[in-house]
Amino acid sequence: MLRPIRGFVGARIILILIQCVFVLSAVEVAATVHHFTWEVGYMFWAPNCIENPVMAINGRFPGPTIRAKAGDIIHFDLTNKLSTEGVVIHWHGIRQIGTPWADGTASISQCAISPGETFPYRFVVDRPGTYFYHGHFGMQRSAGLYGSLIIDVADGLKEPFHYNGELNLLLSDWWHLSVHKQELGLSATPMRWINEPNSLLINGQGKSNCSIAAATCNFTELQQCAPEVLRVKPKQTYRLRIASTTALASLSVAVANHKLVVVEADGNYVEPFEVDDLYIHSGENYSVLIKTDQDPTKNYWISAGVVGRKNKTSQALTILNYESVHAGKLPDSRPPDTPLWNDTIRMRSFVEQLRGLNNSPLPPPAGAHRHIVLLNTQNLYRGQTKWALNNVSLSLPATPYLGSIRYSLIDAFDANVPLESFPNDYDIMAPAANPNCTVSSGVYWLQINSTVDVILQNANTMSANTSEIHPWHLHGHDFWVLGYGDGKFVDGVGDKNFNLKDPPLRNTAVTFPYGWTALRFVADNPGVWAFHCHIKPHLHMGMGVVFALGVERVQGIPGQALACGLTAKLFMNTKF
Ligand SMILES: O=C1O[C@H]([C@@H](O)CO)C(O)=C1O
Repeated sequence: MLRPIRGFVGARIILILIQCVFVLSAVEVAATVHHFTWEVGYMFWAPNCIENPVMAINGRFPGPTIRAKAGDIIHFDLTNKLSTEGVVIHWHGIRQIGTPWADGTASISQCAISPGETFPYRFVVDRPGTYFYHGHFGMQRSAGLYGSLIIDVADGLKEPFHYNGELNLLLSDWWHLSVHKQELGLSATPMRWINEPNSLLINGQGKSNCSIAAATCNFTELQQCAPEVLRVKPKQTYRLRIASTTALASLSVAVANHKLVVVEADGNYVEPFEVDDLYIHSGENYSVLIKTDQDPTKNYWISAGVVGRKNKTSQALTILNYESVHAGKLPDSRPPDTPLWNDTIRMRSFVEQLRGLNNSPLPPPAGAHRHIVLLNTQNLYRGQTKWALNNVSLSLPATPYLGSIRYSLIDAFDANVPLESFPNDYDIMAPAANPNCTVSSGVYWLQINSTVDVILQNANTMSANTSEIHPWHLHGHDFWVLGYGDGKFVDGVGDKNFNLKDPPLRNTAVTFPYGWTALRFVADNPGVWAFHCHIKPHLHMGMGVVFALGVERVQGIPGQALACGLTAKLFMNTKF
């Protein structure tokens, strides 16, 4: 008779214990919520010692560095204090799983925030890594709207490598020509190109005469442009987090006398490999480890120089300062030389060394449901210079896609679906016989959870014997980089060499002149996502496409994201 009662009591005790464990673990895993109140406005600032208007966040350029742990929730209330421009901020590398409306892409995920208004960005940073944030409206990134976003591993977890300290390098390029003049010039007929940057900046600072006459470069003065000194202790391992938010420049980064061991690319761990210098293109992020094992009575140059385009800009320099040495003591050797700007073979061999770390997720091996080939060409549209994919140059609509697709407002954008390939006889090695393209806001519709292969096919520009580098960035997803090739991609040949064994996962990958790059991703994040060249003027000239998938599943779009164009009309009488 007692047995069932004992059993019942025992079960109750076990239940209470389970509940306790559950409550405890719930407390342990409860995500931290970080609240940030940000104001974006212009200020006068002299990033390269010459004063210009700069976009700042809470009066700071670059914007504040955000630091959180994987799994944390971030709340940004972003108030637009620009008197006459809209603004948005994109959290580059954060996939926005379940929150596509927080991706911060004007005309795609949300309406630009009007002057005086506040937008609530709320999202989870689900994965550790080195990221950054930046403006994604017009040319605002080039005006200085950016900062670092660093996500540490969740409590109780460890990185797969060891280091004693961290240094942060946020790289950018800087023009004296105002972004408004840049933007107007790019849309003018004929186009006025922005030309090469006046300076390269490390953490927003780029004293311009350092590399010309290094001996005159004072590293200890308090100037807005004085390079930030990076102080280290000898005989330690440091993690350098390097992110490039350049508008145009591809860069080579080196630390004199020190080897770099690459361990992370775009928030994904890679099989470590050692290099003398690191190639980094716009939109890319890396972590490298360095050992401070050199003569501790000296300082060493850290340099970033332009590659990929004919170099007309001085290197950005700063100092790796061994702590017992005066920060102002200049290194007694020259800064590392930037590799030849057009050594594509060396540049490609760098990215080909990137391999996913053991146990990284692998691409579905069975092949893709969808195979999209995107030929990128430089074109003309009514005399304006454009960039196009399969002869279509992207023009963003007045009503952001996420809202218009979610609420079936099909008149909000071009119903024509863009092409999935280009004519077989197109000669990628020469300027197009007919340079004219069309302009469209059409989208690529992807089946939710389908596997998509994209071949990025590079080609000649409108000038003979010229083909340029383009770093392509995907929003909302990472992709596997399956391979690179020269010339035209041939179906059944190029794919024979796809790396399905250990391809790196990332969100930005480069196409080399006259070559192709093959990517695979699983379209599993409902939303509308941009996929575009991260070179700011190129996106402005139409070099991007838009992917839409599973939008009917999207929940919780804040009213402010819909308060423009046709969605505003639809909700005119609705209380948000
Ligand atoms: O889009 C571009 O335009 C110029 C040049 O092709 C025409 O001036 C250039 O270098 C680009 O990258």
